[in-house]
Amino acid sequence: MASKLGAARYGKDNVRVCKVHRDEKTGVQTVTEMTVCCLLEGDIDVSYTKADNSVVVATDSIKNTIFILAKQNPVTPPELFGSIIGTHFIEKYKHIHVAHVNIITHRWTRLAVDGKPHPHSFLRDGAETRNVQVDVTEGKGIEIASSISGLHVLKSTGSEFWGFVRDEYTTLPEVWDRILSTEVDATWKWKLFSSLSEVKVDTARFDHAWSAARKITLDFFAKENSASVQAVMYNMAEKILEVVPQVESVDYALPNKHYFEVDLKWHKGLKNTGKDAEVYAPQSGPNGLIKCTVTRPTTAKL
Ligand SMILES: O=c1[nH]c(=O)c2[nH]c(=O)[nH]c2[nH]1
Repeated sequence: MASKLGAARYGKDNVRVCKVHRDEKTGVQTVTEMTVCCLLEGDIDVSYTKADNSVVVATDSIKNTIFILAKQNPVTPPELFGSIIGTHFIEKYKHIHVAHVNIITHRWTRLAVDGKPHPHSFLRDGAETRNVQVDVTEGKGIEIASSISGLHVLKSTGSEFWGFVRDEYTTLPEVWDRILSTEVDATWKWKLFSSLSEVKVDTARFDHAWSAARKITLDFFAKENSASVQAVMYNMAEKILEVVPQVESVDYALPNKHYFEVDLKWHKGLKNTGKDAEVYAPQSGPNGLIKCTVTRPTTAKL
């Protein structure tokens, strides 16, 4: 035998689900739109190696299950719904041992009409999404990573970058004032949950953590006189760890979306650099990409 199956998982990706919650008393409706991916692992090798489909739960059935579970259960917070989906598959099928569920929740923010929140109209206010990766493993528990991505931010001052390595490869000037712009990708990983019931104990913690992570990210971005993307993202991550005790690590991945000054002095001596800069050229690429993982200091074992 020249080869063996090293790893295998399969399932349905891009399952688009929208659930409308209707409050009968108030008439207020709420919409949750998600894109779900659900991949399964287990004793499925023969479907790859022996063309034996008897172990295959069809990806079409996986899609059907996601819709049925969305009807029968709350779909928010996504950490809970992901845990419900994953737990279903490992409990329903003896030969399935791991379920990997990814949920992207798209924004439908309630419209304000005539100064009042509208009961059933919504606005896609930006590309930002709230995401979860939920990995449910038989005999181990539920691993949850929650994240925000696609949150575009820019500040037009309050950012510096100087003191970096200067050598024969360097052309970048040091700056004490620049535009800083990024698209936030922030992830916070929860301590392992032993079971679905442990996830259910306090589901409000997931919304609180999301609100806190979002607020911390935006507050630090705006308020800190940034020395670099690296320094500001570390401070954000540290603060999230401080306010959400059940989170064990925080990851940030921030592109540095450059806005170049445009020297226009060739045209009648127009001043448009340094303190006179007003017109900039946004760059689509290349961009910096700065990442980090921040964890809690490990306590020494006595
Ligand atoms: O905040 C920054 N970090 C860097 O590592 C870097 N490198 C660079 O060219 N500009 C910047 N800005």
